[in-house]
Amino acid sequence: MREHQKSNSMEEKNKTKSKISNATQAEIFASCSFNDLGLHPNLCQHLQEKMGFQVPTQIQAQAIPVVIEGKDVLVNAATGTGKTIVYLAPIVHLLQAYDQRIQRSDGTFALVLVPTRELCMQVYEILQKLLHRFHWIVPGYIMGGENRGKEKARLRKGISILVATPGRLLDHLKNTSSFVYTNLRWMVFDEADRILELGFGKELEEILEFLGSKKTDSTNKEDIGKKPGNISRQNLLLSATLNEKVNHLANISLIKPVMIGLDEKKVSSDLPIPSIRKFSTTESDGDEESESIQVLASHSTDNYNLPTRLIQKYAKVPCGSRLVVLFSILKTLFEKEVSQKIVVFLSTCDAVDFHYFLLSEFRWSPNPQTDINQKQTFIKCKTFRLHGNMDHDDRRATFQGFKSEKSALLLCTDVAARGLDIPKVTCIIQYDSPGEASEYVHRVGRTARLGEKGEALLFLQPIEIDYLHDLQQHGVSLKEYPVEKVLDSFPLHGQRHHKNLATIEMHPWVVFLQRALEGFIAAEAKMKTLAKNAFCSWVRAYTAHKGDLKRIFMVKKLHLGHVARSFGLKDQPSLVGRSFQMQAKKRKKDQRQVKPSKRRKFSTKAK
Ligand SMILES: Nc1ncnc2c1ncn2[C@@H]1O[C@H](COP(=O)(O)OP(=O)(O)OP(=O)(O)O)[C@@H](O)[C@H]1O
Repeated sequence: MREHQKSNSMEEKNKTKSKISNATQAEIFASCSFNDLGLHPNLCQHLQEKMGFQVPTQIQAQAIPVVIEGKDVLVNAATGTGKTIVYLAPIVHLLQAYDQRIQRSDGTFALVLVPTRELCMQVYEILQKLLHRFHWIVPGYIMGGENRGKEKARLRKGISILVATPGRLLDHLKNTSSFVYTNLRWMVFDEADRILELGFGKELEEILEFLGSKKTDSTNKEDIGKKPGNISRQNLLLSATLNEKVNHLANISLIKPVMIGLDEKKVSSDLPIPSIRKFSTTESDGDEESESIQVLASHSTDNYNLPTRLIQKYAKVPCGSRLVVLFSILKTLFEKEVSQKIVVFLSTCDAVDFHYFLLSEFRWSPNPQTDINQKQTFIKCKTFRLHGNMDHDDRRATFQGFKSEKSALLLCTDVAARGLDIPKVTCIIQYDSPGEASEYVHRVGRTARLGEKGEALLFLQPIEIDYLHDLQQHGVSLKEYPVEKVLDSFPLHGQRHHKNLATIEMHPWVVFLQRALEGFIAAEAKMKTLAKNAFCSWVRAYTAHKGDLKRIFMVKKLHLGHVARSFGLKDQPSLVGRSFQMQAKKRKKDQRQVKPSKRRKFSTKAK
C-alpha cells in the first residue's frame, strides 16, 4: 500500500515536471545526472527511484562537486531550487564512504543549523529519506519546544547527522555531557541570514566557540574517506538572500569559501558541469579572509533571484477597507479554482489568531434577512494558522495538515516565511508588508517552487506605496491588482453596483461586508477581545519597522480609526487608542527597567 502511494507521488512529480516548459526546465534542471556529480551510485539510484529526482537542479550540479571536494561553500540560489539536497547529499555520500562504517558511539559528524522548528522537521524528514540505504548513519533533530530529556537520551545514543535550532543546540552543548561532537566535520547554516535576523547571533558565536569555528584548513583532501580522528571542518552557508548580515558569520566560520550562485546571470544552462562551475563559482583565493567578506558585501544591493514563473502583484487598499478586500479576494480565489492553496502572511501572532477565528466563525449570507442557521462560512475551505505563540504540537499538526490538503488557507507569521517546502501552494498574500526586501523574497518563495507557477499579492496602503521602489531596487517589480474589479463581482442583495465610485471605501460591497463583519465582532465578546489585541499588536509591529523602512511605514501617518476598522472594530478610535497608549506606556516603563536585547526587539514582530 505504502509502495503504491509512493509510486503515485512520484508519478505526480514526473507529471508536474512534464508540465513545465522546456525553457523553464533548462533554467531549473541541469543537463547531467547525479552520477556525473560524483555521488555514490546507491545514493543516485535512491534519489531517482525513491525520491523521484531524475536529474539535479542547476544549483545542485554546481555545488555538490564542490562540497564533495571538501571546500567551504556559500550558496545563493532562488527559493525552491533544491538547496537542501546541495548539502545533505554530499554529506551522506562522504559519510557512507568511510573505510570503517561510522558508529553511533562516534557521535555527531554533521550539524545542520536552521532558524525554525518547522524547517528543522522538514530537513530531518528529507534526511531520513536520503538515508534509507545507509541505515548505519543515524539522523536526528533537536529543537525548541521538544522534551529535553528525550533529546538527551537520543544524543547519548549518538546521532550522526543532527538538525538543530540554535538555542536548543547551545543548551545541549552546555548541559548534555554525553553529547559527542569531537568528530564533527560539517557545519551547515541553512537560511544563514534568518538565523542572524532572529537575534541568534550571540548564540551562534557561542556555538562556534564550543565547536571551535575555524579549526584547520578544510581543503585537506586526505581526510576524506578516512575514519574520523583529527579531522578538519567544512562549513557551508546557504540562503536565497545572502546579504551583509551574513558577513560576520562568514567571517567567523568560513575559510576561503567558494561562492556559488552569486553571479547566476552569467550561467548558461547548456554548459557542461565543469564550465558552469568555472563561470558561476567564485573562489576567494587570497589568504586574507577579508576577501570573502568583500565579495559578500558587494552583493548586498544586488537583484534577488526570484522564481521564474512567479506572477507578482500589489493591491493598493485604503487602511479601513483592508479586511473586506482581503476577505473578498480570498473568496474570489477559492471560488475560481477547485484546488487553491493560499498562504496569508500577517505581522503578529494576535493578528493571525483574530483573522483565523473570524474566518472560521463568521457566518454570512448575501441577504441580510437570512435566518442565522442558513448562513454559511464566508470562505469554504479548511483554514489553518501558524505562529510562534502556538503550542508545539499544534504547530506541528498545522504544518502537516496544511501540507496534506489539496485546497486550504494558511494564516501565518514569518515563522513560515523561510525554507518551508509545502507542495502546490498557488498564491502568497502578504497582507501585512514584509519589511526588508529579502523577507519579501522568502515569503513569495513558498510558491512557484522548482519551475512551477505561482502568484504573489502584496497589500499596500496608499501611504506605503513607496515600498514598491525599495523592491524595485532589488529587481523586484509588481503589477497592480484589479481590486475594484473583484469588489464589483460580488452580488448585493437588492442593490446595484454604481460605477465610477470615488473610493474603495465607498464601494457598496465594502460598506455592506464591513457592516456585517463589525456587527458580528461586536456581538461576540471573544471576537472583540481578539480584535482589540490584534489591533494593539499590529500597531506595535508597525512601529517596529527598521531603519530606512520607517520612512515608508510611518506610524504617524496611520489613521488609528481606520486601523481599528481593519480589525472590524467600530469602537471609538480614541478608546482603542487609549488602551494602546496605556500599553505603550507600560512597555516604555518595562524597557527602562530592562535594557532590551536584540532578540527581544525582533520578537515585537511575529515569530
Ligand atoms: N533534483 C531535483 N529534482 C526534483 N525535485 C527536486 C530536486 N531537488 C530538490 N527537489 C524538490 O524541490 C523542492 C524544493 O527544494 P528545497 O526545499 O531544498 O529548496 P530550497 O532551495 O532550499 O528552497 P528555500 O530557499 O525556500 O529554502 C522540494 O520539494 C524538493 O523535494
